[in-house]
Amino acid sequence: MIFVVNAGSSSLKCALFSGALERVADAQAVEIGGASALVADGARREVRLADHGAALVAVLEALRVAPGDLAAVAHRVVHGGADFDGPRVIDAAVRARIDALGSLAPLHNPVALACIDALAAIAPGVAQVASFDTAFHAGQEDVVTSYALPAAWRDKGVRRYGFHGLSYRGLVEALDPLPGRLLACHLGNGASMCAIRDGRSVATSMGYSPVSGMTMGTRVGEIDANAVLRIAGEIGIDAAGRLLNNDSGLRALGGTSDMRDLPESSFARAHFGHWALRQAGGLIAVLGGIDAIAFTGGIGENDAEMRGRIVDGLKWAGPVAVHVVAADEERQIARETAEILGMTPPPSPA
Ligand SMILES: Nc1ncnc2c1ncn2[C@@H]1O[C@H](COP(=O)(O)OP(=O)(O)O)[C@@H](O)[C@H]1O
Ligand SMILES: CC(=O)OP(=O)(O)O
Ligand SMILES: [Mg+2]
Repeated sequence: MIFVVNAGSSSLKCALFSGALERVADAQAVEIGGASALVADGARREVRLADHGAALVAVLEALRVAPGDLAAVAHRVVHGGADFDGPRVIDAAVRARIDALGSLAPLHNPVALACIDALAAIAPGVAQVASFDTAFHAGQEDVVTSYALPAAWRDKGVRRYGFHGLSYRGLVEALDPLPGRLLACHLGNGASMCAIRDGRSVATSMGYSPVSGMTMGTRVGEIDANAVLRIAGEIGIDAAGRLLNNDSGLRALGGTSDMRDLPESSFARAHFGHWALRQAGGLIAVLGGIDAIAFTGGIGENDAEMRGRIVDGLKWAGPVAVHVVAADEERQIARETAEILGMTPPPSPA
């Protein structure tokens, strides 16, 4: 069996997949560090989970995972930098690279690394694989990925990368027939949009890190660089990082990071909707129009009001098909792991 670990900013979504890539069991820890709970066997239990380490222990217990049953452990790693255009077996060098990229995705890479180390101790000798959110965007053109910075800084990797690639790749696999020009919207606690042409990412709203682009649950999204400098100048770099990543977005505008708790008339909802359209407009221009919009993620799948705002606001782009697809990052991760380890799963159904 393949044990998949999807370490999100506030959640830990784990699943067991058979060799045939069937989801055998899953368990999730949510709101880690806050009003935390464990969701397993169809039931939700309030349990105190102070950090992702405690959450992993609780999830392993709930799933009754025996290390001896595991053929592989597969991780979602949000930031792969420019180094990884596909999944990698985790060895010392790959682990070091994920560690080095920690400051670029502070809500994500460090917890993924903690899970990698914890599982190396729990299941020594079991192969571990990393699947990267950045990899799907690796084929974008230089003009799309470059910031207009001096070459010395561009050469140091200060550029746009893009994220939610595992979700987007899964979505591309799920849509049949695949629309030629697709605006894909992953709207969850982290939110982004991606322009996909014939199954390939051509542009996306997030950039150097998952803090940019759309208004998010706790992340600021679009902001002027000089405003960031002013904030960092006044309160220091570390505090500014926490402000922009953890204490901004819907939380700052509406007092909660959870879209479910925001009234239809709230400023936070209006802000999210407005900036969704601003991002969408640019991506649609890159595609030269769209054939379909696809929504996924917690907000994209469940919030018909927000989907309606976005679809209505894009009427000018012409009549398009609207798809709602359940995000299944875990299955995509399991599939990539089976492929790289040569576990030869059967071809996916047409
Ligand atoms: N029924 C719902 N209606 C509106 N928004 C929802 C609903 N369920 C979840 N959400 C939103 O989705 C978010 C979680 O999305 P998810 O994709 O699971 O997040 P993560 O980025 O942690 O993977 C919540 O914070 C909330 O804003
Ligand atoms: C990349 C990212 O923003 O991930 P999440 O939505 O899980 O926080
Ligand atoms: Mg997510």
